[in-house]
Amino acid sequence: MDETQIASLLKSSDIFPLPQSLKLSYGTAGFRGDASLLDSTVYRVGILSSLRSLKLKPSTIGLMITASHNRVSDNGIKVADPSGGMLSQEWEPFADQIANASSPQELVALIREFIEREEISIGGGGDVGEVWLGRDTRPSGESLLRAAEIGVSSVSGCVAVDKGVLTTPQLHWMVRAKNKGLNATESDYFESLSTSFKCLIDLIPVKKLESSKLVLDGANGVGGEKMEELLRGYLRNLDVEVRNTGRDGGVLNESVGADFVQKEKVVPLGFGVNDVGVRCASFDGDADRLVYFYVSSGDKIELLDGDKILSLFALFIKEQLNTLEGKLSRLGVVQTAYANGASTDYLKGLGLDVVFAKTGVKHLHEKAAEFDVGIYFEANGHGTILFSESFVSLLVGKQKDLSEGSDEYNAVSRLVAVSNLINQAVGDAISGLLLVEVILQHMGWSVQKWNELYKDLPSRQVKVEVPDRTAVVTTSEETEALKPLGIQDAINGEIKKYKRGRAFIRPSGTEDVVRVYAEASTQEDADSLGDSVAQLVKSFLGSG
Ligand SMILES: CC(=O)N[C@H]1[C@@H](OP(=O)(O)O)O[C@H](CO)[C@@H](O)[C@@H]1O
Ligand SMILES: [Mg+2]
Repeated sequence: MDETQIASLLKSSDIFPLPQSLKLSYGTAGFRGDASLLDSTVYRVGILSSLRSLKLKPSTIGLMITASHNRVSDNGIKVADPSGGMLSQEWEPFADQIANASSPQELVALIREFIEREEISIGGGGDVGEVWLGRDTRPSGESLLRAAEIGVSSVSGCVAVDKGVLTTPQLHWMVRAKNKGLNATESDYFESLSTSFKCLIDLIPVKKLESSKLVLDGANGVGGEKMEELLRGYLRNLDVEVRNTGRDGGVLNESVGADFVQKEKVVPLGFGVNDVGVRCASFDGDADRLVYFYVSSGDKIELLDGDKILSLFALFIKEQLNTLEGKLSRLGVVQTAYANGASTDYLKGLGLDVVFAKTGVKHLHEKAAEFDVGIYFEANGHGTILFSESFVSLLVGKQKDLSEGSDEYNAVSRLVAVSNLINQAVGDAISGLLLVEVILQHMGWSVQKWNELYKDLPSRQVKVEVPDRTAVVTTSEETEALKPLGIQDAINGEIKKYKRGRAFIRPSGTEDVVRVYAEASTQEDADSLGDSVAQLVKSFLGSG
């Protein structure tokens, strides 16, 4: 790193001092916090993205400004690697270090040490690093994006490209496509999704169901807007009514959206008794999560969460794979400790290979990539289906040899179309919704019929505010607490009191809370187990 580069970094970092008492961690899904405190963080992650692009050159890195399901006054930033997946976990400690550096001098020293260790060469002449920036609809997004641009371009030879307002999965998709040398604009994304969706519709053998309207809750965020764009420009015949678009004064994620619906299990704003029985879906604030529901009565809903979506996808994929001659592939599904116990029983009953990962899609993605076809979902609705490149090539080769219209040809064509429809980079509410819709039509199922695949065990989630959530340390599966000492024995004591009782605690990686999950054979029991474990958290850690 030469003197001019050092001077440039010192100068730009002076504009973005670290707010006092801010302690940041890259967490489950990037840095998050109150938007007014994040300029320096975003600027520094801009620098990191440039270094990542230089390290892996020639490659484009993505940088998304969003705080997903968090409140509107929060914001955050996460990095997409050239594959379109999450930033390699090996770089997270460096992200934490630079985000917390207390002075420009410390920041430069850390960068200097890191680029030497990683053997990154800066300033080779010409523009060699490229970072694509996207943001959700949060009002703070635009100024934070400017800070990110300054960070990116303060590394010599790197350019920032503002891609505007996007869903998180759109940016990941575009980054992946760009690095594969494919067309990578937003309209290419819409084109790819709509073409493969239409192909799957055409492959439905017998139309068993009159397609009925779907009502979508857009969480007053970017997802509703983009869904409308897709419907207007590419899928005119798809009957979807979008509510909570953010245009009618509604607030992002406030009593709306996938996180609210999944955690509270009540109707989002804008939905009610007139919608009883109608198929409805909710996106989260940056449209990487999808859940379905229908109103049963009053404000009560029947929730079809990520586990149910996973089960539907697994059934459909398995049906296609079974139609192929010979055993060509390994199909696996990945869940977390938050998966409803009934869903795991159901998936195992289908004879599927079920594996568990830690919370956070980066962990699930990694495990799913070990299969030829790996389906992963968090209960909250974040998930996708990964197809290995070799399996897709095998399918494409097979398609050429088979006679058009045969059962096997159709099954192969469906699998190829799914691999194009479903986002291979990251969970994507829009592409997930399209796949659910097509599978329901293929099966001839209503949302109620789909819901009957299995009955969820009653569960309860509680957030507990404590003075220091890092005092909770769990095992790698996150199902047992190692610290504070004694708390796990106390939790086990509570669990024992309930039929089919299961409960665990872990510190959230996106909010300043300890999360409690409880499951039991009745709702009263799940609530009571959740409450007593929350009480234990308070008595061991104190109230926040
Ligand atoms: C219980 C739960 O829903 N946790 C969510 C939440 O993480 P926490 O670390 O639990 O705050 O946000 C993550 C990012 O969206 C998501 O991956 C994860 O599943
Ligand atoms: Mg999200």
